[in-house]
Amino acid sequence: MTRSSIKEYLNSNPESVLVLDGGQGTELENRGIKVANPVWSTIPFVNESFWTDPASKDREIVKGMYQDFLASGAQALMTVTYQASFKSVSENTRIKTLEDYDQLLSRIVAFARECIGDDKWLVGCIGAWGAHTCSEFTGDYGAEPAKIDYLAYFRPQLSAFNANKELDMIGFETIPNFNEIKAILSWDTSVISKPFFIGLSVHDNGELRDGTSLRKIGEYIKSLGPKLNPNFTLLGVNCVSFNHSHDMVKSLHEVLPDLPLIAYPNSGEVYDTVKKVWTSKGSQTKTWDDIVKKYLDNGARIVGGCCRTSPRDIKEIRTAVDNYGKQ
Ligand SMILES: [Zn+2]
Repeated sequence: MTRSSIKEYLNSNPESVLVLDGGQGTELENRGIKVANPVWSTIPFVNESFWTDPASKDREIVKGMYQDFLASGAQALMTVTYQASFKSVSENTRIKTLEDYDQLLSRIVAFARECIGDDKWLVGCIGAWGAHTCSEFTGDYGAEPAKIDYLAYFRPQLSAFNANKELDMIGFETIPNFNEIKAILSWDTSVISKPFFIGLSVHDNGELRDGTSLRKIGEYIKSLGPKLNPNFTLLGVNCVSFNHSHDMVKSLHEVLPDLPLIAYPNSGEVYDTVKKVWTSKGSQTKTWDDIVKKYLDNGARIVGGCCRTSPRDIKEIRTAVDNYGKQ
């Protein structure tokens, strides 16, 4: 079976909810890949042995991760390209030219497609500008965030993803700064030519990491009216606190009741940025069953997990979506 366009699917099946995979970076780390480096989870693909060594252990690990997410019921899966901007890759790896960079991305996408098969949706994942300065959880983009050239930063990755037929959607993830949101939403179909979503990085208090209210972001989107890129398909939150995420979805739904939403929080653990470890402090006080129900009551159309969520979490999400979603 060949898949339909994800946007058309969402439009023509207004009651259905899709299950996304879990946090690829932390899941690969759990399975033994050392991701502590500037390109994070993209590192295994940068090593030529991934592509040339038939016995590559990393290949088996990535394949195993996708298989387990699929077995848990994921229908849409993401490429492992969160920290794979041209800037991050060219400054920190042996890959220096645009040509080699394009080859890296097309190899990663082709490999993911091979792992998941033709009937699942594949999302090309793009981390926030702040991912390369480790500020996606603070939103601190320096003194003049409006002057940052976001397009120059994103363009190489976007162009490669736009041109790749294996990708069904582009996901901007963990976006913490309002200026960055405005920039992304100012780009027309010549810059983003595929369906895309924006996952916001939101503080536990319900504000974007830079302090902007979700209401203000919603009002801004409404004010764009017909100027909005028609490929803008979903807005939502990712890598936010598990326990607070349903309130964020609710706030977005209140201001944008007709926009499909996406939600994939982290596991509820907290990242200690000093010790660089995840701690169980503040873990889940609710279950996936509780929060998925709340997401669905508030306009969520794609639900999954972000950092530290595993195939087990995706299975629980799948069960909850099957219970509460209308088929
Ligand atoms: Zn995450």
